[in-house]
Amino acid sequence: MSVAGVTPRILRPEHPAPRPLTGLVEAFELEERDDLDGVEVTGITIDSSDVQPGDIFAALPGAHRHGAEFAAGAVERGAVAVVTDPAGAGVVEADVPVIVVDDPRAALGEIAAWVYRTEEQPPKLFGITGTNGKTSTSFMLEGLLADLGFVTGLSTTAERHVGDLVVTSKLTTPEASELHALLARMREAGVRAAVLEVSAQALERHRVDGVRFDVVAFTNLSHDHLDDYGSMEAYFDVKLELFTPDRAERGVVCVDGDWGVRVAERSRIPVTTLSSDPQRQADWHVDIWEETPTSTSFTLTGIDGGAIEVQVPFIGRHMAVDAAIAILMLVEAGFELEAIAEVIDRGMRSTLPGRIERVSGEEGPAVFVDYGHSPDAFAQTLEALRRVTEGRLIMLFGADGDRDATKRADMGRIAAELADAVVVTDFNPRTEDPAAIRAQVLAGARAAAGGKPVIESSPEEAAIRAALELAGPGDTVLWAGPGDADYRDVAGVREAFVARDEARRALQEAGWPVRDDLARREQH
Ligand SMILES: CC(=O)N[C@H]1[C@@H](OP(=O)(O)OP(=O)(O)OC[C@H]2O[C@@H](n3ccc(=O)[nH]c3=O)[C@H](O)[C@@H]2O)O[C@H](CO)[C@@H](O)[C@@H]1O[C@H](C)C(=O)N[C@@H](C)C(=O)N[C@H](CCC(=O)O)C(=O)O
Ligand SMILES: Nc1ncnc2c1ncn2[C@@H]1O[C@H](COP(=O)(O)OP(=O)(O)OP(=O)(O)O)[C@@H](O)[C@H]1O
Repeated sequence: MSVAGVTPRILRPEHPAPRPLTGLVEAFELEERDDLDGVEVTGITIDSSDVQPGDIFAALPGAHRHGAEFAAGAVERGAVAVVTDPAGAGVVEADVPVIVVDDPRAALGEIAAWVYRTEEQPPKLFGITGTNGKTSTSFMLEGLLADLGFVTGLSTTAERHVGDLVVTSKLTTPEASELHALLARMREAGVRAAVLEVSAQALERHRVDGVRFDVVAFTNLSHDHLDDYGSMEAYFDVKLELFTPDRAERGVVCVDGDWGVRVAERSRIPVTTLSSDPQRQADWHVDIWEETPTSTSFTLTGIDGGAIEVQVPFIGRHMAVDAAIAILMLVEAGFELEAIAEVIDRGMRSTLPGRIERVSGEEGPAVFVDYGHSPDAFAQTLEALRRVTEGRLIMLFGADGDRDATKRADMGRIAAELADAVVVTDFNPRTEDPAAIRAQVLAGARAAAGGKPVIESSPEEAAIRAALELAGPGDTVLWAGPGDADYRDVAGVREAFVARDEARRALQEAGWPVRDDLARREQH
């Protein structure tokens, strides 16, 4: 089933300048150019359903299928050439030139950069990696860049921005063909500074190849994605790759955790470090002096004496750290601290879709929807909310299916340890049995609950109502997982579902006011 509004849009340049395919073959010393004469290329994609006339269709081997199976369909849609590997070449049935490379995924970034000429007039590029905080840091950095006068671009798990244009994202980091198309679109729109989230999968799967960042940052590393990497060590190694001269000029590293210390030690580019722990050695320290239900204030002090006072319009130490990382990325990019302080004094932008986002009104229980879906994200958010909650803290969440199952019991444990009551529900079960996922989470929660209520409730519509039944004025309900997502994936099918809308409905049914100024995501 396909649901209107759920399918994300892919942004491409509106006026791509054609390039002769012979030029590609020459540039990359690929193969004979005889039958390529006269073929003009205006785009490239790895997805047959995304092909536009004039595209190269890059037919990649995948986990399930070989893209070459879809080459005929791609050509029907207007693809003028196919790039594939030797296995794919044997499968492609299409009357267009076929260019064979050993590892087309590894070549995709450079080829896409050539097609879209993204090396010409690139924006100042900022890249952010880490388990948690990439989206939050990216939005804060984009906001500061815009306040500093730049037309900005953004690529995150939640949204991609080209100036004022906003579309929802599919992957955290787009595939290389899509990323270079996005950068080309940004160039057309006059974007002079762009912030990109860089996932571990992106580094491992060549999605940011052909891109060199001016400044990169590392937020933190904690338990997630072990289904992909097997061990924290392997997960770390993939992230570290961003801190190499081919990928970036310089970096900012949060050394609050030991993984950050290791990034700083092993980085092959110059890095600046920061910490919110006074005991840790770092170039900059974050000293938090006020936490309110709507903001966090801190001083960022450098060992050379520089200092800046910041009020972040978000709750929690983790948000202060994310803001500090964004500020230091600007410093590393050459901005004066005074200029940054000036825009911060005018008030930081408060757009952060689905990250610790309050949906409730002034009275009644406070209800927040958050994107956190790992044990450390839960811990950070619960600790932050505890500090601004007078009454009880109620945690509603589920663990996602077809993703790292080893974190589920730990998510349950952290929730039961740090909240006063826990409601376990579903969260994108995908192809797994939701009841079996809940049982794994519940086992962790019940083992740690020590008499606190632990309730199982499915589906999410019932669960948010069950959580609200436990809550009154002065209490806080945290619904972690869905964040700003506009769908849920049940039995491998995406259906429209917006948690914050459901939470608002449940609040209203219970007779409580809702916040009515929630930012609506604009689809252009
Ligand atoms: C594990 C993984 O990364 N899988 C990605 C991979 O899928 P796959 O190898 O299974 O592809 P496949 O279905 O076998 O198809 C093979 C090829 O045929 C093409 N094809 C397929 C069908 C068709 O009709 N036409 C067509 O052209 C596909 O585009 C693909 O190139 O290639 C697909 C096309 O780009 C991706 O959408 C897909 O990401 C999936 C959706 C995914 O969920 N990835 C996650 C793990 C991910 O990358 N997450 C990170 C970070 C998340 C975080 O930080 O929390 C991210 O950056 O998003
Ligand atoms: N610096 C931080 N340290 C730990 N947890 C954080 C930090 N910043 C945010 N979080 C938590 O992690 C959740 C996810 O935040 P965010 O979306 O910014 O991270 P992300 O790295 O983009 O996640 P993903 O890779 O899944 O897209 C937040 O909702 C919050 O619960």
